[in-house]
Amino acid sequence: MANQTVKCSTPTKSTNYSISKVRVIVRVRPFLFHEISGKNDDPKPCISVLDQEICESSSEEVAVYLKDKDTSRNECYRLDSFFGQEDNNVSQIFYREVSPLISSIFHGDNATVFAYGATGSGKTYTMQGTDEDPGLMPLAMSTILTMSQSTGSTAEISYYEVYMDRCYDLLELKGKEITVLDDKNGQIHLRGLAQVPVKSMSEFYETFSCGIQRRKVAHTGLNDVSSRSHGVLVIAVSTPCGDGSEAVVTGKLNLIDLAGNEDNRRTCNEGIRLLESAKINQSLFALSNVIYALNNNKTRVPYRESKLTRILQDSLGGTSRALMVACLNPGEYQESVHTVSLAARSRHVSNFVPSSHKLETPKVRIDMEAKLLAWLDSRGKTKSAQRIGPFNSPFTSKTLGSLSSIKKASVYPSSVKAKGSTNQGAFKAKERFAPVPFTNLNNNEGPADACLETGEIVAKSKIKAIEASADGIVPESNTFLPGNCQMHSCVKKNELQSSVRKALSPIKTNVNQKPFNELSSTDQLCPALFEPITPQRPCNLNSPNKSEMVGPSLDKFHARSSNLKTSLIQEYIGFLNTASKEELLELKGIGMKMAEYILELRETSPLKSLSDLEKIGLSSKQVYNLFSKAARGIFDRLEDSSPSSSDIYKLNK
Ligand SMILES: Nc1ncnc2c1ncn2[C@@H]1O[C@H](COP(=O)(O)OP(=O)(O)OP(=O)(O)O)[C@@H](O)[C@H]1O
Repeated sequence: MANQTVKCSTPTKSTNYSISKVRVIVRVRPFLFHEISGKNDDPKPCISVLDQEICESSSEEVAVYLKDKDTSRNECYRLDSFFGQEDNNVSQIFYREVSPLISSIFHGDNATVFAYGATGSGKTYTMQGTDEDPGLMPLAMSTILTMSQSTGSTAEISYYEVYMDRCYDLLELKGKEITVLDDKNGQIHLRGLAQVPVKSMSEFYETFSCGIQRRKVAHTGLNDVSSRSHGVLVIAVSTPCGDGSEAVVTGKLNLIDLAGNEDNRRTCNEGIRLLESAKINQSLFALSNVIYALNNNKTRVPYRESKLTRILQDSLGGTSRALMVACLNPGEYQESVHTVSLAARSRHVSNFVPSSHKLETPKVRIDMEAKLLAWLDSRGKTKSAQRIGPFNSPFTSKTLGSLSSIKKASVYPSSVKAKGSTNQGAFKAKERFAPVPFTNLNNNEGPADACLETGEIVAKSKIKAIEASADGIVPESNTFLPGNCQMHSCVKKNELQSSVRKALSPIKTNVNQKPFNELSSTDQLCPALFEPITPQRPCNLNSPNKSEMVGPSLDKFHARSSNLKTSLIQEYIGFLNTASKEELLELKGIGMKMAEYILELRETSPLKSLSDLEKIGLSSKQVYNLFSKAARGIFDRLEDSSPSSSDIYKLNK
């Protein structure tokens, strides 16, 4: 690296930091050689900035537009500034965004600059740069050294990393982690952290490059360039008060190369990498929460939610100013959306969505309970044998648009048209199932289920009912149930409603807790939801193949289970997007903190898939476990509500 003071082009316009406490800007790196080579046309970046007039509300912000070239998906977010792929955008960022922070350091204030983004998006390049294109760290150091000459200030640097929520010195090797202490004035002290005086850029480079090397080797291995820790360079400046005394004021500038956020669906992370990744995502979300709280004047700023935010407590908020640089890879749409949405969330300027994309983003609160009741009621109204219901089962619906259609088709009037709803599955199911009277089960004649014990019959019939639900098939109650069994099934229907409602929308309603004889006549008359479905074909008692004796093949079962799972995931996401905090808390696996995270996350960026929960710092495995717990809750309740064999015996007597 060069030894002389770094020089850059003259700034065009500098930023007024009084507008917001943490500015959030975007920096798009250029395409790299290997990303262009071998391609006929120059690749087009998936990120652009919209014309300024679109952001009518304020000339101080820009609309950042992201478009996926492979699909027609697009998103748009408002942020404070945008730096495109042009050469030298790092020095532009420095002069417009960082240098206004530096003068305050000489007056004893603190400031922080973060580079945030996915792995490979250019964070390290932005902060460290190269010999030819110095990054924000050397540019800041150089400016501070230059200014110190006229103010008589002295500068010291520290360099540490936060890895897996622990702090380690990178300038001096120590056996243990650095302890974080805060004094009664709210100042943070890192006990034992080395502070190295720096008088020239050569001293800076010499000291700093050792630290860089240590960080690189510590957790990534020499062949792996991805940063697994947050690297923090602190430049502390002590300036004489100028009153003739020896008193000095000290301010510090934190320059942070954050670890890359990772989408664990797309990585092969496992073991320690997965754990690291979860910790990284968690701390980035905590940081975003702090910035959000500061920018929105919240009374409580959650500094203590991660080691990094705790350390930065005296440099974020109060009189401190900060800048978040969201770094983007121009060829990665999904990754960029993830980064920009979290950055926009921190800034708390809501995402605005072009009309073409509106269906994918839930805009209104969906009444889950009403939706489920509507679905159950629709089923109840179906009378004819093996008839295909005039609605799409919510367990097969794929989009919120199609969920609206359920309301329309059942009891809730709606002007929203069903998108892509189809009864194809139901037709297929109809072909597969031949009606066989339920009474055969009790007579031990004919159907496959007759070979089973009553308890097994009920359990199996439940599975089949769910399978049939997934295909949209509605069995005719009279065909399958003896008369008095209908009454029982009516209770079962209400119990099921209760189970599903409790699992997904834990608002308690009285009707579900009433005994059967206290139910309204409408409730009592409702047909069975849970009556057994007619088996696929009559049981061949002599068949050596047991699977033939028990109905649909394992493959079909798996296929339908998979449909059911997809639908449940959609229901679950819809619920997370709309439930109140209290409702969320009643879901298995969700505690107070997570409920709050979910509420904050969905405020600016509603969940579209389970993996969006990774934005709150969960690993993909944790997300899946969370969903599984909620799903299991449903089946536990179904189990509780299944009739015992003695119930069936009594009912049939
Ligand atoms: N402005 C730029 N000009 C040229 N190359 C760039 C520029 N910005 C980034 N790059 C290159 O892009 C690649 C990825 O950048 P970098 O290593 O900074 O990413 P990162 O976000 O720090 O990744 P990680 O989180 O994995 O550490 C590097 O090869 C870097 O040299």
